[in-house]
Amino acid sequence: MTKRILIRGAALADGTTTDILVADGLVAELGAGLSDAGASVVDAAGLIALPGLVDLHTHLREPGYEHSETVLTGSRAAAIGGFTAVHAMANTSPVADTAGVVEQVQALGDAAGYVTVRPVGAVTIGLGGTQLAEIGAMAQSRARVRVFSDDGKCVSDALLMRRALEYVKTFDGVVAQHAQEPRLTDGAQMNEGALSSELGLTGWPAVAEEAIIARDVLLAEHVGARLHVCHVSTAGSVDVVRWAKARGIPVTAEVTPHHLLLTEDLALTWDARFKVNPPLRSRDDVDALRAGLADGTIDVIATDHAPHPVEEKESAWSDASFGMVGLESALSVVQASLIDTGVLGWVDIARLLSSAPAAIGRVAGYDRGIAVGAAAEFTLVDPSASREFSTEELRGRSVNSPYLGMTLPGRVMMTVHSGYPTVVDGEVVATEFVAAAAAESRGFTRG
Ligand SMILES: NC(=O)N[C@@H](CC(=O)O)C(=O)O
Repeated sequence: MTKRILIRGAALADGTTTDILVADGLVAELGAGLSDAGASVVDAAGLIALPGLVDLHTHLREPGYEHSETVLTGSRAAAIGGFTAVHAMANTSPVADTAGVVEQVQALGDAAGYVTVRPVGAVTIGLGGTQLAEIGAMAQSRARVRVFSDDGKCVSDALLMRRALEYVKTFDGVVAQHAQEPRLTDGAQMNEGALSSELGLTGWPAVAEEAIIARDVLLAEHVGARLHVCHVSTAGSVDVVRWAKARGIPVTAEVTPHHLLLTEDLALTWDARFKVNPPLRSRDDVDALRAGLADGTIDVIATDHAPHPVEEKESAWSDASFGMVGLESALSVVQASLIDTGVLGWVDIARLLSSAPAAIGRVAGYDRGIAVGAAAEFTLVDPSASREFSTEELRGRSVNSPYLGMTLPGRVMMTVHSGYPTVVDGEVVATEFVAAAAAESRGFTRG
C-alpha cells in the first residue's frame, strides 16, 4: 500500500485543472506539473475530483440484520459510490440506543476501513417513542455521537421531541426527525392521490409529513436547538422549511436522490423496489424539491440507503418492506436529476454531498474541500460515462435498487479515504488491503 499518490490532471468542481499529491493521509500539494518520484501516478484526465462524499443517512443494518447488510458490505457500497464518511442509522437490533452499541458500530467501521462510520444514536429507547434513550452517554462515549434519530419511526410525542431538542442542545447535537404523523399514515402504502385510489392502495398524505415538520420547526425555535429534517419529499415540506429558515430557525433539511428523480407512477408496475418511506411523490413535488435545492432551502442530499433481502421485496406490494439501496447509485442519480438538467453545478454538488452534511453531523476535516493540508478525502468521477445500471454495480449485500435496467450517467473511478485508495479503476480495493491501510493510517494519525 502506497503512502504517496499523484493524481494528474483532474478537474476540481469549479472547473480548474490540477494535479493532486497525496502524502501521509493529507493533500500535500495542488497545482499543475507536480512531480514525486516515489508516488503512484493516476491519470485523471477527463475526471472531476470531488471532496469525499458524506452521507447523513445510511442504514448499515449491523448489529442484527446482517442478512441485509453489514458495516463492511455497506462500507464497500459507500466507497464505490464515492463516499468517505457515512452516518449509520440506529434502527438495528439491538437498537443503537446505548453507548455500547454505538461504540460497537464505530469499531466495526474502523476495522472495515473503507469510510468513516459515524453512528447515529436513537432518540428513544428501542425506538419505542415513549422514553428518551441514553443520549448524553452516547454523546460522551468514544463514538462521540452528535446526530440522534429514531429514523424509520417518527418521534411523534411533542413533549419527548422537546426534551430531546433540549438535551442535544447541551453538546451541540442535532435531532434528525423522520417526519411521519403515525395516525395519518396508518397502513399507508403509497402517495395519497388519484393513483392510490385507482390502485386501491392506502394513501400517504403529504400533510402527514408537513404537519410534523411544522410542529418541529416551532419546537426548535422555542428550544433554540438544531433540528434536521430527514428525507423531505413534498412541495409543502419545502415551503415549511423555507418559512422556518426565513424566521431564523436553526433547521436543516435533506432530500434523497430517489425523490429527485422517481415519481409515484412507478407503483403501476407493482414492483416493490419502488416502495419506500416516505413514498415516491408527484412530478410537481420532484420539481419543488429540485427548486428547494437550487434556492438553498434544502441543505443536503442523503441516500437513505435501506437494504432489504430479496424475500422482503419480491412479495406483494402491501407486504413488502419499505426502502431502496442508494449508496452505489447516488452520484449518478444526482448527475441525472440536477447536473444534466442544468439545475445545479458540481460546486453545488460538492456542498450538498460533502461539506454541508459533514457540518451538520460535526464530522471534522470536510470544511475546506480538496485543499493543501486537509485530510485526503476525495473521489474521482467520470461524468461522460454512461451505463445500464445492473446488480453488477452493487457492492452491498442487498440488490433492492430501483434503478436496475435504467441507463444512468457518470461513474466513480477512484475514491481516496484518509490518504489511501478504497476504489481504483472503478473497482473496490480488496478488504484486506483497505483494512491494513486503515490500521496504518490510524497509527500514523495517532502517532
Ligand atoms: N426509508 C425506508 O424506506 N426504509 C428505512 C426506514 C424507514 O422506514 O424509513 C429502512 O430502515 O428500511
